[in-house]
Amino acid sequence: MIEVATVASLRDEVRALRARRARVAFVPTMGNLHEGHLSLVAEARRRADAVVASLYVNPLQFGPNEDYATYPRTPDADRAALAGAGADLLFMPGDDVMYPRGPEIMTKVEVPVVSEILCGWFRPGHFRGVATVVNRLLNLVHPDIALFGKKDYQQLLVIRLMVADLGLPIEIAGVDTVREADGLAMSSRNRYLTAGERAAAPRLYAALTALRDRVASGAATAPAEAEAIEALAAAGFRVEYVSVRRQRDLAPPERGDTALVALAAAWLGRTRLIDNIEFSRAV
Ligand SMILES: Nc1ncnc2c1ncn2[C@@H]1O[C@H](COP(=O)(O)OP(=O)(O)OP(=O)(O)O)[C@@H](O)[C@H]1O
Ligand SMILES: CC(C)(CO)[C@@H](O)C(=O)[O-]
Ligand code: BAL
Repeated sequence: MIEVATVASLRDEVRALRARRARVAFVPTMGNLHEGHLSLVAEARRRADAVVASLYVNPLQFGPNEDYATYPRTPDADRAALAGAGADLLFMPGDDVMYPRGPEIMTKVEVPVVSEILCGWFRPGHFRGVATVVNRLLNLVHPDIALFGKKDYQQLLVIRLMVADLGLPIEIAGVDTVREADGLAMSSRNRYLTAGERAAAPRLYAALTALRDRVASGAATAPAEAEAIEALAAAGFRVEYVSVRRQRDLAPPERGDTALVALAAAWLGRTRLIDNIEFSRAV
């Protein structure tokens, strides 16, 4: 695996990959890699001839009181994991390369409406930061396909809409969430959990599973959501939201909408967990 840190060397190496092989896939990450990230690389290998990964903790997507300073940074282990998973090229830019004019005054990408609901409501500016950095990364790498995890379901939708709105000639692929044996979605932030919190954490997935089962079998969404919130509060979570939405735009479902997703965000101590389950209900 080749590693680069500048735009010029990235462009040279992507050009070299393209000269040898046809299709280039891209997997952006913030590092501290786990099996979820590596499943994106494995899927990228299946869907393209060469895989570019990036590792950059993007300051623009963190709020002022969030964990930017303490976000786990493990570049040596990440390098080894990416090479082992078969990535061909790793882009590890510094802030001066990603935001040469400074993050505050660089051009921003805003995807209205979908960025303002659910996680966006609780993390103002978060999806502007994500869209801005992903747009720049896509423009620097120029992949044929870019892969994102469905664990960050709203992020995947924001990116799909951005790519469509800006007319970027890039396929966006969503990859299923990789879970621990007890159901907890893998996340770099799981390492913040204490032993007691780690034992309670799978209740988030369990609450979403129960919510899915109720709504799939015909229950109204509001009382089923309220029941999930109660169950999570009783297990020690501070719930931000639990909501059933439609998959295509994350709006509340109307009669006749069948492709749904149950999403949740909740805190256990100082750790914010998110998760979701796609499902369908009969009309
Ligand atoms: N459990 C998972 N299964 C599949 N994809 C995942 C999983 N966790 C993260 N990803 C995906 O990996 C990519 C990089 O995510 P990121 O580096 O933020 O990791 P993370 O573990 O989600 O970290 P965080 O704790 O910040 O949410 C994103 O596309 C994300 O959706
Ligand atoms: C897509 C991403 C790498 C942009 O910083 C980040 O939001 C993430 O890791 O999900
Ligand atoms: N996985 C999304 C990155 C974030 O929470 O900032």
